Amino acid sequence: MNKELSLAFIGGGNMASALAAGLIGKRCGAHDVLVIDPNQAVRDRWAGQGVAVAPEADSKLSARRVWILAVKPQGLKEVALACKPHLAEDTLVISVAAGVSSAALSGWLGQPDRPWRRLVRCMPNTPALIGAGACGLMALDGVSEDERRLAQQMLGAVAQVVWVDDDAGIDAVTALSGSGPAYVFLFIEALIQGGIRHGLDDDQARSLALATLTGATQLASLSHESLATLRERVTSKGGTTAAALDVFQARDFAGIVGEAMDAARARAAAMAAEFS
Ligand SMILES: NC(=O)C1=CN([C@@H]2O[C@H](COP(=O)(O)OP(=O)(O)OC[C@H]3O[C@@H](n4cnc5c(N)ncnc54)[C@H](O)[C@@H]3O)[C@@H](O)[C@H]2O)C=CC1
Ligand SMILES: O=C(O)[C@@H]1CCC=N1
Repeated sequence: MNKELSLAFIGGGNMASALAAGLIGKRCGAHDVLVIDPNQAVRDRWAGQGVAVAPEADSKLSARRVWILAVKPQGLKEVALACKPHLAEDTLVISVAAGVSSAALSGWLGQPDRPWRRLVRCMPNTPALIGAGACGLMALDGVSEDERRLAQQMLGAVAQVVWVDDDAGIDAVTALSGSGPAYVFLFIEALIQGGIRHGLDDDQARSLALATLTGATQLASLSHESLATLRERVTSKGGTTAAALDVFQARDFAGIVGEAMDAARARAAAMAAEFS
């Protein structure tokens, strides 16, 4: 086994699958990966890819250089306590859980007088499944430069990575890009519904809506112009776009998006209090 890249996913659901899809075959082989999950169907799916599986934490964990904790936030304390006896001195623990603070997690994994400081918090998103994710990372002070590079390379295989300084930064990333794909899917669904209401069929509306989102985001990524300039280029004076944007403006579209992000961030903070 390549110990440098050997991985354990604790929790083999959506987010573990999204991350593994970019890593297996590129950064590590299937045999370098262990998945711990109590759900038999989940284990069977992973085993079918040649990945080692186990229903609960056991001694096989200690040989894995990097652990990715990918269970629901409410189950994380129990999982951390079950995994803790198998920590090796050099285990790098990466948590993808939203709303569980690094302080809580380092306390659960460490000793009363010695919290576990070799810990990275990571906030990815589901487009990582196709190698197009966005991800925030933060590291505690027990993480070496080499380990930061390792985390960057692993997550960089499936996502654009930004580093933030603290848990507040991770909560901000959660409100923007962690939850963000759902906001975008909602917007696309609304575009499709609007298209159908105006007489397009389902396939036409879906194809036009998706191509518009893809084209606009690619243009924004590749262009040197500001987003405001790109928006103005679409908006002829007295034309159709201006009529539509007036409606968005009247309903304070930016305010609604901002309020939604405030709610996501407040929920992350409330979860951190709940799961401490
Ligand atoms: N879904 C998303 O878009 C994102 C999710 N996250 C975070 O990722 C984490 C996982 O979320 P999902 O993958 O969406 O959930 P999921 O429900 O798809 O996966 C969780 C997995 O954990 C397993 N599990 C439950 N108890 C366990 C235990 N004791 N030991 C090992 N495995 C156990 C479940 O069987 C399940 O397969 C959450 O903490 C969430 O906050 C972070 C960013 C984005
Ligand atoms: O909804 C959630 O809590 C998770 C975290 C970010 C995306 N999904």
